[in-house]
Amino acid sequence: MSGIVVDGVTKAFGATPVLHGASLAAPAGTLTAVLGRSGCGKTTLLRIVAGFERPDDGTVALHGRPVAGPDRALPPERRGIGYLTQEGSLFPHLTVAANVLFGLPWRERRGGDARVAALLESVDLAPSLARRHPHELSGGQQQRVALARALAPEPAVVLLDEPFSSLDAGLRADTQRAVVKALAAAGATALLVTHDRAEALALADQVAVMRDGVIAQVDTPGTIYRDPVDAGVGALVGDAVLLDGRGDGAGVVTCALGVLAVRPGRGGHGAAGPVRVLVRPEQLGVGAGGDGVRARVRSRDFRGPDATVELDLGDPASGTEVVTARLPGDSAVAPGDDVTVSVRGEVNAYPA
Ligand SMILES: Nc1ncnc2c1ncn2[C@@H]1O[C@H](COP(=O)(O)OP(=O)(O)OP(=O)(O)O)[C@@H](O)[C@H]1O
Repeated sequence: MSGIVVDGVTKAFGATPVLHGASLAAPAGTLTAVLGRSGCGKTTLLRIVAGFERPDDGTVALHGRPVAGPDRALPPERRGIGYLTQEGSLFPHLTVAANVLFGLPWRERRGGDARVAALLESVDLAPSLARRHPHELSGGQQQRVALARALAPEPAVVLLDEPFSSLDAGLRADTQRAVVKALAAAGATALLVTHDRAEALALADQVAVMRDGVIAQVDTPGTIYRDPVDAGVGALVGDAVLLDGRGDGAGVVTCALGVLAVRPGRGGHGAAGPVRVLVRPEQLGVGAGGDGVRARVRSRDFRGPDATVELDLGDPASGTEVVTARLPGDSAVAPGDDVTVSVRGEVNAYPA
């Protein structure tokens, strides 16, 4: 059953159109990441699902119940949602316990110590933190308290707007893990808005790529990375080498990286004529000789476990194409080296 169904939603602010018929179905009890560049309309979509904004057209249903449409606008407090923002927005003058219980009816707040302890544990926080104030917590702990507060009324739907973006890398991974675990334990249907593709791929059951006010593709992280509907989605969900090429109509393309096999799937396996070829940097292998096209190493960026290497393909005298490879950090290549580049596995190609 679908937990959240957004169908053909449009929204303009004054003369500025933001959503152009966005549609999305999030299965009940799963986490869907809405991934897109800044300003593409992610937050607007989330606020429409929450009921903070009304769509100009289209509908929203939560667990089978229509909540927004041309003749319907259920107020946010009656939608059974929890909302978590980037800042968490805890009340600074209240203790953790009072913050967590804030959204509950009075009769449920009294004697709520056990409830607070259980909610804190659900987000991997020690119940002893209940007496602290927000300023006595780390940013990650504050976000977990904010999630515990959002989960307290047992919402069927939880909406998360960039909840990890203000956390440093060390806190982020632990907080992400705790949040995903708590959402799964609560059985909530969740939408996570993010512009961080690694976060979307790592945390979500499905990723919805938003572009120019529409959802361009919804798929599992593995599928959307391997089999994006077009080169733009492919470049949004991961680093991509994009090259012009020519398809033979039978699953083979020729481009600056050589003659390559095209993955069957959405990408233009059978495309004939001009195509845009998408290769992932980790598919590129660099050697001192052997099979592959000739290239010269332009630069090398060491990152510890891996290194990003820029390569000039082809003959420098007749113009080159620059591609970026991701190699193991201990690869012995240096700027100026002459190498050969080969491609592992199949690539995607899209009619140009
Ligand atoms: N209340 C509003 N009034 C006018 N314009 C708005 C309003 N809310 C959003 N916008 C505009 O709508 C567009 C989309 O904004 P939105 O916040 O939905 O994007 P986003 O994808 O969430 O971006 P970000 O990742 O930067 O938060 C932006 O151009 C923004 O300026």
